Amino acid sequence: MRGVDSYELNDGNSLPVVGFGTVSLRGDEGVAAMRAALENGYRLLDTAVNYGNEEAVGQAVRASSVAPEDVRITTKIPGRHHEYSLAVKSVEESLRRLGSDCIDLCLIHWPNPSVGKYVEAWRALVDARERGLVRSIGVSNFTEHHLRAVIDDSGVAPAVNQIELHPYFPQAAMRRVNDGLGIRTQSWSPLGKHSAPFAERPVAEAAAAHGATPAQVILRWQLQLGALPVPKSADPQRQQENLDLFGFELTDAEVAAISGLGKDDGRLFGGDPDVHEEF
Ligand SMILES: NC(=O)C1=CN([C@@H]2O[C@H](COP(=O)(O)OP(=O)(O)OC[C@H]3O[C@@H](n4cnc5c(N)ncnc54)[C@H](OP(=O)(O)O)[C@@H]3O)[C@@H](O)[C@H]2O)C=CC1
Ligand SMILES: O=C(O)C(=O)[C@@H](O)[C@H](O)C(=O)CO
Repeated sequence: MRGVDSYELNDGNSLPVVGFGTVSLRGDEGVAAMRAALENGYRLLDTAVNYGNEEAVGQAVRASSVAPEDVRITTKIPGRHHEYSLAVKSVEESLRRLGSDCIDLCLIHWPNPSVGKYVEAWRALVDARERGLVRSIGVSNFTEHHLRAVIDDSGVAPAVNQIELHPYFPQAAMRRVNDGLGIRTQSWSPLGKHSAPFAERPVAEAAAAHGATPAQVILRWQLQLGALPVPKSADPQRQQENLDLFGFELTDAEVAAISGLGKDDGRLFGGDPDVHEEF
């Protein structure tokens, strides 16, 4: 596998094996950071309505030297837009803010149990894809019962399920569920955000053994699990570091030792999709 490689999705489209997270990248500084990311080689930008930066994402793509058709953009529908008509409008508004005529990948951001309308939002996404507004459709923070509900209702499996996945929360069971349903797992907060396990022994030892940084080891672990990480960095050097993952390979024992850091309460902020609400 190399940086330019892509995963094929269950709808025949493809996505680069590493993406770029954009949460908190806003305004001129955000545009500059995202433009640097594109020029450093990223070809997938991960945004959301709730990040408040879709306009900035569009600006970064247009300002960069990379051809827009070579860049994939993911956005996400928030919980307050799950009703069918609001979900359709959400997609249309995202297109306007991005300055695009088609979204590469649109996800339902969280299932939002108190809203109880994620199946409606999914129908809206299926229809938006038929109208050519979206190329690929997927979900985020879905557990098995959410996935089965949308598949049973529509007959369409999400192309992607973007879930919390880092060494303290390796998500073995959800990865198996996604694999079994032909859904590509993407990893959010792949480095562990503010709780990055850089100093943990299995990470530090693998970094020393391979002449890599702890961040590279964690992202390489993500790739060897078959997940697609979307690390965020505002810093051009760290952006390059996070994409330079293809000159070494972790042994099976190293992968297992890093997965062994997982804890039952390893979630970063307790974001259990059956309970957590984000509107
Ligand atoms: N679907 C969902 O519900 C969610 C999706 N996401 C998506 O996932 C993306 C990534 O997750 P995020 O929460 O941002 O966390 P990450 O795990 O990507 O970590 C980002 C943090 O790590 C630092 N960092 C990045 N690279 C390195 C490095 N090589 N060495 C040391 N520190 C580093 C960054 O600082 P600096 O910028 O200074 O480099 C930043 O503080 C988000 O941006 C968003 O797109 C996130 C949360 C939930
Ligand atoms: O960043 C995202 O996509 C989120 O869903 C966040 O809001 C995340 O849930 C979070 O950081 C909550 O504190």
